Amino acid sequence: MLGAIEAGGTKFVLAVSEDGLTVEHRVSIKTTTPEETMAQVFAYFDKYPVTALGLASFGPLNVNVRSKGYGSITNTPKLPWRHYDILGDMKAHYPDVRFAFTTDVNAAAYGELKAGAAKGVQDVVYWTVGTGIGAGIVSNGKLLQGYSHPEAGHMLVRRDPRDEFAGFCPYHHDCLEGLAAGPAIEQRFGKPAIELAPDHVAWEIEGNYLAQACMNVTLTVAPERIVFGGGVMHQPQLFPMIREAFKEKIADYVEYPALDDYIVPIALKDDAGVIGAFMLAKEA
Ligand SMILES: Nc1ncnc2c1ncn2[C@@H]1O[C@H](COP(=O)(O)OP(=O)(O)OP(=O)(O)O)[C@@H](O)[C@H]1O
Ligand SMILES: [Zn+2]
Repeated sequence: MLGAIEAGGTKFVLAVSEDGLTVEHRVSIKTTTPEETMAQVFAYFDKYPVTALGLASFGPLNVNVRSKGYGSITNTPKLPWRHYDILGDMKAHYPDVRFAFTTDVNAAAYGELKAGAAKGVQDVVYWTVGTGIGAGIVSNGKLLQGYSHPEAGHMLVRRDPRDEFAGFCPYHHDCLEGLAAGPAIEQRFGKPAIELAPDHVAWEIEGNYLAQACMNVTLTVAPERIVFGGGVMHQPQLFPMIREAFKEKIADYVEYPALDDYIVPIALKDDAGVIGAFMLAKEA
């Protein structure tokens, strides 16, 4: 049996599966402190004969197997979790279980690759555009992580000429996340993104930034597909806007797949991370 933990900043999703593609059972618990939350994690997995478990966590994480702090959450603003050795604690409780460990967005990218909008391809970039922006990258069928994991949500973008918002990233102010995550839209226009009409200029500006994000990953990792999920992407009008702005910006400098197949919405919705974690566990 396979287990999955999708450790998010507000909630943990715990799930089990036989084949890795069907979620047999799942619960969602609140993220409070490692003591409280992990006690519930252990209580849950004590009930199932799990042999491999995929642990996909909010970050930043130490994913460098050659380093001393491998398996821990590092510099998170969530203070009780800072420098918490989440993988080490899991291994100590379940010494016979095999573990896969990566970021929540990497797992979602892997889920989409194995069973979602990028099924059948080898190279995908998965973007989530929600309260923050994150990217999971699969290159040649493998998660891209090196000295650390990608944090492409904080890449720098060129400012839209219509945009005077300073940006809300506490580290970089006007990086991609600072200008294009949900809170940026809300702060720029004074109301929640969901309340803005589909023809509001907000979406043109958003489309511009996300097109730049697509251009930058096209030029660096040359994926076969770019998948978008997260709350902000519930606005379907964004997709044609991103495709059009991308085409204009990249100006035929490199070849890329047909745009309607290249920049696409997530298929597995809320299951992407869990299914990705199962599949990574299966291969661990
Ligand atoms: N239908 C919608 N249209 C536009 N924006 C939306 C919509 N639904 C949610 N959002 C925005 O998406 C953001 C929340 O994103 P999401 O639902 O992915 O939650 P999250 O899990 O907190 O995000 P993250 O993955 O970054 O932690 C909020 O800023 C919200 O305003
Ligand atoms: Zn930033």
